[in-house]
Amino acid sequence: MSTFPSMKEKNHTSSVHFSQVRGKRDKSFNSIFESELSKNRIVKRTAKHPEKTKKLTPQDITPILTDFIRKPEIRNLATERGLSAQQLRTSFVRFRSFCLNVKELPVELEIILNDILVGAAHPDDLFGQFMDFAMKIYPHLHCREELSRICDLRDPSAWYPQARAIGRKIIYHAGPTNSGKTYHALKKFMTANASVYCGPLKMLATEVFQKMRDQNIECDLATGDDRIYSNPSGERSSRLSCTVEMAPLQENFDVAVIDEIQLLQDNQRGWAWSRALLGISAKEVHVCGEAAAVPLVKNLLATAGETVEVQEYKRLTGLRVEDSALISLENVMPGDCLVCFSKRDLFTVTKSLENLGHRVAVIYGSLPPGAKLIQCQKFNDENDECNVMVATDAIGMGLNLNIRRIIFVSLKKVELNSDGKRSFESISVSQALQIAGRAGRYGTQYSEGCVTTLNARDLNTLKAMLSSLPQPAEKAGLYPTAEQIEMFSYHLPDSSLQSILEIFTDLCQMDDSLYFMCNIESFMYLAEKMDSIPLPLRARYVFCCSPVNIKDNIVITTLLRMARQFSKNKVMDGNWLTNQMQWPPQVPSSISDLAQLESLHDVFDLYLWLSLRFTQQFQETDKVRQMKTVLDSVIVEGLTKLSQLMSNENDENFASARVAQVPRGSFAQNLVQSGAITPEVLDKLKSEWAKEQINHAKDK
Ligand SMILES: Nc1ncnc2c1ncn2[C@@H]1O[C@H](COP(=O)(O)OP(=O)(O)OP(=O)(O)O)[C@@H](O)[C@H]1O
Ligand SMILES: [Mg+2]
Repeated sequence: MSTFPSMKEKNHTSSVHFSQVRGKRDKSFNSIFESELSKNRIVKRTAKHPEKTKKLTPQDITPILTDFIRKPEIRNLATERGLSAQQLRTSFVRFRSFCLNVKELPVELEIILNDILVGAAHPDDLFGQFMDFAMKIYPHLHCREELSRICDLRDPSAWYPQARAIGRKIIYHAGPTNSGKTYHALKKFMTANASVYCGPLKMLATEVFQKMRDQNIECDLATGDDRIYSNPSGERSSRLSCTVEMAPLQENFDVAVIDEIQLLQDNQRGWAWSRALLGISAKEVHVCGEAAAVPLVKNLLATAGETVEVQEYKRLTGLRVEDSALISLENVMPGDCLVCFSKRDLFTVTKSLENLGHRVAVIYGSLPPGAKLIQCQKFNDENDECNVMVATDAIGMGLNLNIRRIIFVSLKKVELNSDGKRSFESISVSQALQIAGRAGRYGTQYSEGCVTTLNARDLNTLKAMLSSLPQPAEKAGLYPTAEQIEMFSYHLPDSSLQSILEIFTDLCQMDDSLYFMCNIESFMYLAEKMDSIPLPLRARYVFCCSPVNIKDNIVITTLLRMARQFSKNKVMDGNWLTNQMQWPPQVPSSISDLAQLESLHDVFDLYLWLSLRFTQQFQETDKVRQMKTVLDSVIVEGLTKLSQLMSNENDENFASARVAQVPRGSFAQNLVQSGAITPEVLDKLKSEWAKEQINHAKDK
């Protein structure tokens, strides 16, 4: 588990004053300690004769401290007192620096050092002083047991007594994509008296909500930034479609559906599935997902004394891997969906297809849901000219699209390593299966789905992937709750939220065979950014949980402004919001303009997300929703002329901030190295450039 040493250092360096901590020594512990280590030793404490102390030089102190820290007994005792190896190192470095640099050593410390120097005491006798110092850096050591109890995450099933009291029946709909899992679970959802659907995406929650509306079945919608009641009076109806993070655990249902359950192993969001799975209060819980997650779900629920009934499904339509790769974009046909793993590949392929005369629908992760929906509708509409789609893996989950053939432009995805470098990694079997599963959806015009790759060299790899089973799900994600953080803060009133979370993740205990702690990087980043804004803890926690992309400067800057306004108890209305941005939006004329509009959209989503949590300060939700609709249409207009946007894009911006302007050959290599485009797309571009040059020569 990470100990976030660098942040710890930054937080605490300046606040340590040795003289302040002398009074807080743990006498009983030290007396035991001293009696242990002082056995068989004559201690002639200079303390009785303070006049005998001499002014100590660094040459006197350094060997004593070196002796002290080298001793295994010291390390063992520090561990017993709760210091991790990293904390011990940090504490010692600072203790040493303090002893060597302070103008005047505290009297007691000076006496002990003097005693050690003259052989009247042992280096071990420094332990008490050292621990006092360490405890000032790591205040949680004072109340370690209490804190350990709060962050004991070994039995999450016990956190939900309401769900435990029901005696739930759990049905797992297991099977490959397009096998009718969600369909069957939704049938139960529709016919139950009170039910909830928990989906992985806003789009899927909205699709279910819309389906119910179309059939005149009462249903509400709850996503992170939206709440729609089907009852005009604003009263809750007995049916709710929501994103999994919004699953209401305090309500009782007859039926709950938790879709795409295998995502409980997701690094960022897995906690939301774990929470819903263990905590939803429903007589019948229908979970849908890959068969690979069945053993984990069974093991998790066994800790709650619950058993799982598994219903297995088979694909409803055939899925055939073609014998040859597409080779050239000229071979693209209606009903094809080209899947890329970067936005830049997506734009490059789209431009090439538009140049070939295709009308293209595009879907990628950061595209606002409204715009995504319009792109899906255009593509699904048999009468629309747009019959080719280019998408990132954002289409990989549960969506029903009229796709005949999936073409993988590449099988590699850019991953950010822990050292911040980018590298190309193969996509997982599960991702390949999910994406391929979008072809030939049951109920569409295509009774069979086809899959292939753009490049011949990828085809065998794809075949191997699609004939494998996804890796079994190993562990489910967990995340500290607001209540746990609040209780921590009660014990550590002077600590920043960041430190509280560091200590929490450091101390928390969980069953490692079933659970892992979800990534808290985004939370920590925001906590650091908000450190200087005076906010109550609960509000600070909420702001830090905001679903924002921490790499998006526009969104982060606005979030901080919002937090500052909030801290001054100021209301933020639509005008305030538009003053923070360029409004009204202009139709984009380059890819960077388009990206800016997407950021504005995220800002609106952020406002609406906060409005559900702080109703007083964020009141103008209707106005913001209207502005979002305006923005959606401007973004969609931009998408219709992607090729033009790409042509207008400054190469430097488009490639990456890190790529300097260089001649074409090395520029292309740089694009690949920086992860801007994949080698596969570079190959295609090269052959296109070659063709262009031949044509150009012919024209001449
Ligand atoms: N028995 C059925 N009758 C009519 N339509 C069905 C039936 N079963 C499934 N479908 C339709 O087939 C499509 C695929 O089904 P569904 O979405 O339930 O698959 P899934 O197994 O959940 O796939 P994924 O893993 O991709 O989420 C949907 O449009 C669904 O409405
Ligand atoms: Mg499904």
